[in-house]
Amino acid sequence: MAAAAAAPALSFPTTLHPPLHQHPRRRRRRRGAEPPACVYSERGITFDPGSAFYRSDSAAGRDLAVLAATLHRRRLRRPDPSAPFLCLDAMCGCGVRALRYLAQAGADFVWANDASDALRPVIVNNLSRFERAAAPEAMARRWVVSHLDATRLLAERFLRREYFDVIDVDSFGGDAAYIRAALLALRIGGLLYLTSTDWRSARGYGSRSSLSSYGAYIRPVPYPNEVGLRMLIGGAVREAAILGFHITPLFSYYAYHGPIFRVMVQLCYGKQDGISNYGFICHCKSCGQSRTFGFDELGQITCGCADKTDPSSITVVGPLWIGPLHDTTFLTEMLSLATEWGWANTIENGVTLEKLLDTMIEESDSRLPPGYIRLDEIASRAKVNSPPLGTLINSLRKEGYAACRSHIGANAIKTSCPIDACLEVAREIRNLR
Ligand SMILES: C[S@@+](CC[C@H](N)C(=O)[O-])C[C@H]1O[C@@H](n2cnc3c(N)ncnc32)[C@H](O)[C@@H]1O
Repeated sequence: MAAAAAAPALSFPTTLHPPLHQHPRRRRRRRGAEPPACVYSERGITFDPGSAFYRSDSAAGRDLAVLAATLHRRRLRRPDPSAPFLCLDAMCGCGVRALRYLAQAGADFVWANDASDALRPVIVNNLSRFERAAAPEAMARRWVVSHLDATRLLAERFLRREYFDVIDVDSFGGDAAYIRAALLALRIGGLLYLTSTDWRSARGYGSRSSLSSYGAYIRPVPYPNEVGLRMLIGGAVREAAILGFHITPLFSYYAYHGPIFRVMVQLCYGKQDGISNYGFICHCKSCGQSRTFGFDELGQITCGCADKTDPSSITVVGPLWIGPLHDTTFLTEMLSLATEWGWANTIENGVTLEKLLDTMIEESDSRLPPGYIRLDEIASRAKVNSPPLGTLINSLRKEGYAACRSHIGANAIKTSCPIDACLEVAREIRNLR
């Protein structure tokens, strides 16, 4: 795709999300007859999900991946500029991600893999239909389809020293089992897109499972979905450190449907001194304050509030990622690209990318500590009615604190303001009215 051009729109006939009673697979058909194609569309790219697991709700997560992969491709400075830009969709379902990396992110070559070989006709059909329409004269295929266990495929590519620029792992449940193999098969500087739907571990209802999968002991806190994202990043931090690298989170995205936790991390050269931004979050139920602690403070974890005497009021989770959830510069460039392509203002499956990315950019302020506070908690602790979200954020900013909405908690704020001062600001807002 040309650098400044809009994302290509294809001319396949489009039937958007047919109602269930009209779904082609539900109609009676003659034995042996080919099922009619049920064509879906994402940002102008059409495909047939066939019998694969496909959620149209996850389109925003795929939009973010395409924007990130495109930026990464544009930013690349390789010793060999002719080296192809390679993307792997390690658990591809119907191949929609592979298709979008090929069609929209400008990948030179995509590898679409799914353990289920029953999906082969669906994946091949989607990729070849695109290629025929986009470049009818092309002699060489720009994709390959395989049906291997993802770990085996990743390990094989690593052993052959064939590395990818982008690896997308979108499994059912958690991704922990694939992180190390995926990092091995990734080029240094490459992007790894991880997904987890293991909300029980992420929210602290399966502490032993989060410990065995991600090395983090997670217990319930008032901002469990942010902790889920931090646990996923923390897992990648730990695996990268074991391999002698480090990672930088480019963005973290929680979506309510599913629910789904997604993080895009970049593999960076060399081990960091110790593991920075990897530690513990301590939440005090008594005063509502959260704090972060490094490994060198283990044994000294306590809350500074008056109720120091009650150790049961403190919940400690970790080790996990305690740094910023996103990279501000990268997200700002993603938003510019979404605007350039006309994606920013359109609502797709209930998500407006501009609104989402704006909130994520605000969340990436490095002054903001982990966690968020819900307005009803502020109201109940301050013993006032809930202050309006925007007014509270503006007042906190006027006081010199970082404050913003959270893309994760709808009625919540993230702020660097200590809880006592925040309650005071909420009271002032209510008393002034
Ligand atoms: C959540 S679906 C993928 C959806 C797809 N990425 C999308 O965006 O529509 C997970 C897919 O992973 C495949 N899968 C599960 N375990 C796998 C494994 N170990 N290796 C490769 N594929 C696997 C399943 O067959 C399934 O199609």
